[in-house]
Amino acid sequence: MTKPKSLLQNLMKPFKFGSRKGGENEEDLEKIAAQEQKHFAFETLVSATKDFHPSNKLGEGGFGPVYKGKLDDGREIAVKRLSHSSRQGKNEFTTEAKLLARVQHRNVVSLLGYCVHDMEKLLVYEYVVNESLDKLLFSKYLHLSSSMFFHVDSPSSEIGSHNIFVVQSKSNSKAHLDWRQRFDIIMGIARGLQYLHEDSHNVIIHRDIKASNILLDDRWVPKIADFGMARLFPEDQTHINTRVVGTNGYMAPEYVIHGRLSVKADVYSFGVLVLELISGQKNSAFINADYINLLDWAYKLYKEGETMEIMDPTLATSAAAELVKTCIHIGLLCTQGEPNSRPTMRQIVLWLCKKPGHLEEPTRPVVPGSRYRRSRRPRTGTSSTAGTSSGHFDSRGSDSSTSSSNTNTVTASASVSASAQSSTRVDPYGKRPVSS
Ligand SMILES: Nc1ncnc2c1ncn2[C@@H]1O[C@H](COP(=O)(O)OP(=O)(O)OP(=O)(O)O)[C@@H](O)[C@H]1O
Repeated sequence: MTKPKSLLQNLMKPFKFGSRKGGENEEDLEKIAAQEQKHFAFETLVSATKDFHPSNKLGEGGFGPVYKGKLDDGREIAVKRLSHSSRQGKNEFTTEAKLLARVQHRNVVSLLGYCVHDMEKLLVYEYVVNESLDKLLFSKYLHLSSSMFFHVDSPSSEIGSHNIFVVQSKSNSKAHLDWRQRFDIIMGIARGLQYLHEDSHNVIIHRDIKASNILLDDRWVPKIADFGMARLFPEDQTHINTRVVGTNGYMAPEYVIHGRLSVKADVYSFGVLVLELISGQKNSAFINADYINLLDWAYKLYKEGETMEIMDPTLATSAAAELVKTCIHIGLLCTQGEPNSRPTMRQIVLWLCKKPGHLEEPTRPVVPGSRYRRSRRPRTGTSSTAGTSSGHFDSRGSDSSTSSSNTNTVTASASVSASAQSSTRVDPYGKRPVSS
């Protein structure tokens, strides 16, 4: 997307790190909407969503509900409606609008426009038909659209250009993405992140890369979504200290514990996502019989030369063993404790495009908080952190600054830098910490 320089400069201002006033945000948003002719009339969105009818509701995130809609010209849209009670959401909402206004990439969701109407604030996106990856990867049901669910007993169905199978087992069933699809999703996310980190106008750190923020279109092309917590990054700095927001199970240890944010925090989240895609297991909910978390389990099997054992058994017939091993290796390199040891997204894309000759040995992954949990907090089922849900972690071989304060995320929040500490709370339902 080419933008006049003055508009870009205008967009940059609100991203100076520091406090932002709500009034300014609203003015900015209206100004941008007007300048870019991306303004939607409230009535248009009311009509498109059938007055925000509950049957059109796609889900609900930190901002508030998201509705499916159809414009008069036939385009399908997703409308994010800022909830009135969301104080946190207001800033995130404006951040998302401004950041998405400046990026355009095949692997990043397209923002079609905005609407500010009295107290109402809405963002309008392209509707991404297969919705979010978590619904497909972790759900018991194959969710095809807001009005159509395939129950676990359904045999199989064909959608778009790919076959989707509903795999049955006694206790759990889920939609099956074959290996090629999963690999393409890994590649697409890697390309999208490379663009954000290196190839857009500014360095953008997403800060909340996770399965529910990856949308899949009709051809299973992944689109990175939810830029509410993203930050523009000053080019001349390697990291900044900031408040901690993100989702448990995906946040890098140096970020959770010290509030140190760099592009390598996204690389860590990407590594978690790669291991989730290959194993079909959700990191924050994973626990095996030996109380080993997903990342440590993958590392242990890697060291034992049994890497392929972490693979989702449903991939057995479609997997390309060498490529699966390479992806697991990359996932482990990304989740190392020392940010500088993690590869860049550019490096990762190169490895994925062309069989890497030699990949260095990963060190043991670091999972914030898991070491503490095993001895002090047995699983309760309502745990809120990656640590509380991911099992024992022996921090040997990890970054010493990390391991020394590596309790669980709630406790770790108390030891982060002052800036991070003052504004971090953890959502008791295991989603994102909410800044106060
Ligand atoms: N453009 C879109 N097309 C189709 N579905 C969408 C779109 N945007 C969001 N959704 C759906 O709406 C739901 C809510 O999305 P949203 O990004 O607000 O929250 P989330 O990512 O689920 O949670 P959180 O905000 O806590 O990270 C998601 O489950 C997603 O599947």
